[in-house]
Amino acid sequence: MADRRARGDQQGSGGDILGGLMRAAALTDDQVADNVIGVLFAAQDTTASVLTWILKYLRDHPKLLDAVKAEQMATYEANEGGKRPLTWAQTRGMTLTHAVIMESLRMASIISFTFREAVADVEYKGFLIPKGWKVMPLFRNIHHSPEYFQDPDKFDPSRFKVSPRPNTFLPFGSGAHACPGNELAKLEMLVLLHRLVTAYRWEVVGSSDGVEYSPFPVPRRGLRAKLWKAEGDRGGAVRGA
Ligand code: HEM
Repeated sequence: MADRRARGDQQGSGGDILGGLMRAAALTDDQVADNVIGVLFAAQDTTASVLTWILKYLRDHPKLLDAVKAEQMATYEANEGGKRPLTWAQTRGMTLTHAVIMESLRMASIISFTFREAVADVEYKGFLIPKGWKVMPLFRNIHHSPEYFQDPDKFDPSRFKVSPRPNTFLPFGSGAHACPGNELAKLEMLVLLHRLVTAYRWEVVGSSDGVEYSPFPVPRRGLRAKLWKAEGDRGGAVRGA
């Protein structure tokens, strides 16, 4: 434990997460490892799965892809062909690309549920939820309910021109344990999509039908695709997005 704290002190000046965890006296090494793996898993596989779906949805809707490209090319040209970096304000102005991300989060609902435990007896609409019982909101079912989303199985980013009703769009959960990476994840996806559609082309290799779980849902075989630089320069096949 003393060694671990010394290592944490060497690495951690101030606020880094790993240093903070390593210095936390109440955590064992296994718990530190568990937390690190937990955050990597929560942050990386989730975002990668959503991005994979976005590439599939854009590939399946060529006109939409053209419109996203046009939106991103306008920013790219404003930045002198990508010579200047993207600004925060520019990412806020990517209205269509943002709507594509939101609709992909709804359609794919890669985290399909969460759970909460009742810490006291709760009565809700005439039902008693006894203390200690778990409650599971099923995000995917809510996101695909025609009661909240018209024609729910249609990929239609324009539905996000109007904000969904409260508590009907929950890709990042809700309440005290809602995803703290929500805004970071959306920003990462905007930046990656900007780079991808302005500098690369891609082609899906073989069928993209079906779903596999690894453990988050992705198109079968991880959406095999060929990517190449927009100005010629063909690249090799890659797996996933
Ligand atoms: C598209 C990407 C992501 C999706 C769809 C997603 C979704 C979720 C969902 C549904 C939850 C559970 C919320 C609840 O129970 O109410 C959650 C929790 C969490 N997420 Fe994310 N997430 C994403 C990206 C990230 C990123 C980038 C990070 C960190 C940088 C992150 C860190 C976490 C953490 C630490 C929790 C646990 C929060 C807690 O229990 O208090 N996530 N996420």
